[in-house]
Amino acid sequence: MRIRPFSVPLVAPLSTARGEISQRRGFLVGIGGGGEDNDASKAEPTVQGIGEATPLPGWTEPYGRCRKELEAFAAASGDAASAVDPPEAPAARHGVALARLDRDARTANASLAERLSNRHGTGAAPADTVPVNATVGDGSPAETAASCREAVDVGFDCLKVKVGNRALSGDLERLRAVRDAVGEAVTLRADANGAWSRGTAERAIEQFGAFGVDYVEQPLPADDLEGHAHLRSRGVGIALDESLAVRGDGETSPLDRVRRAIEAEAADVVVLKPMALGGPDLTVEAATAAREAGVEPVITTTIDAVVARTAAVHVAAAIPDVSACGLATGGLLAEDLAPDPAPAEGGRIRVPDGPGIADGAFDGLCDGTDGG
Ligand SMILES: O=C(O)CCC(=O)C1=CC=C[C@@H](O)[C@@H]1C(=O)O
Ligand SMILES: [Mg+2]
Repeated sequence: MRIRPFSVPLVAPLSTARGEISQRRGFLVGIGGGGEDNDASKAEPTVQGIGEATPLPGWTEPYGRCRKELEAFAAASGDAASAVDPPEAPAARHGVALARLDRDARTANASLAERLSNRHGTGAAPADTVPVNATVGDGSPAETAASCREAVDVGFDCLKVKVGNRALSGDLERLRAVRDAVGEAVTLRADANGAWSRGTAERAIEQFGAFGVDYVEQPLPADDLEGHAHLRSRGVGIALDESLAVRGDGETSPLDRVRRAIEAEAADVVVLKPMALGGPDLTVEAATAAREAGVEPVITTTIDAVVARTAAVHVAAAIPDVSACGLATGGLLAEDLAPDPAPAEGGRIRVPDGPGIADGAFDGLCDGTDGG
């Protein structure tokens, strides 16, 4: 198994209520033979698999813990990386689980989405394309409206706007400017990243309805499930994001956190981040459980590099008739690790045919041949 650290800058810092994201640092994970359908006894690994572990404070373990967990796993597992349980911390587990899924899907000549649907989802044939929303950070009313107008002009019909980073009056001005700029037909979502008190959240939801906001993501702090349940059925949907993150400190499993949110009737929508839940496999399982409970799953990246971002597209494709997902984040990066095999076009992303994540698109990035 090989680990390759990377760092990719954003074009401009993404300003959110939790602060700014200006770069993404993580690790590529490369593995060789072994696995369910691979013969690890062969001298040369028959098929490579690649994964990505890109930690994000607030959603996963910190960078240093991710590195330590990957290094410990590499020391214990060797190249086959099949006989050892994956790391527990979510981003580290995501890196290993994705590499294994990529390798096993490529060996079976199946796309990652097919593998995920058959092994972790409904078994339905995956979609060929998935709907995606544009992601717009905090800014002045004019800046926010202009970014939203530009997104609609290139084909997005669903916009997610960051809120909670200024007084509510300022966010109301921004949403009014957005609605004036894009018209009534475009779906509008807001993401407060847990910034509001219950009082502020109630006032926000009362007024967001006038702008036709479809749902507000994480209006309250992560642990306030009761408060989120209390905000529902007021004309604007409630989505949970940070409340579902495991954060890798030995808490409950990702599926348990999703189930707990559903049992608390705290969400109309669950925002599922494969990096935060510990892997594409666990995310499809969580999405399937949410659907069975009548809660809509939305898949988003954690502003990842191209390997994890493309894998997240396969996760969304494995969820039948999925709502618009937060996967069009490649454009937020100033640099990436490889050309994008799944660019956003017209508000949708075409799912790579595979096999695996994107067939040989990432070969050489972390297989030890070019020092990658
Ligand atoms: O959901 C999207 O449109 C893209 C992903 C996204 O918005 C986020 C990814 C990671 C951290 C946050 O800044 C943000 C979120 O809170 O959902
Ligand atoms: Mg969010």
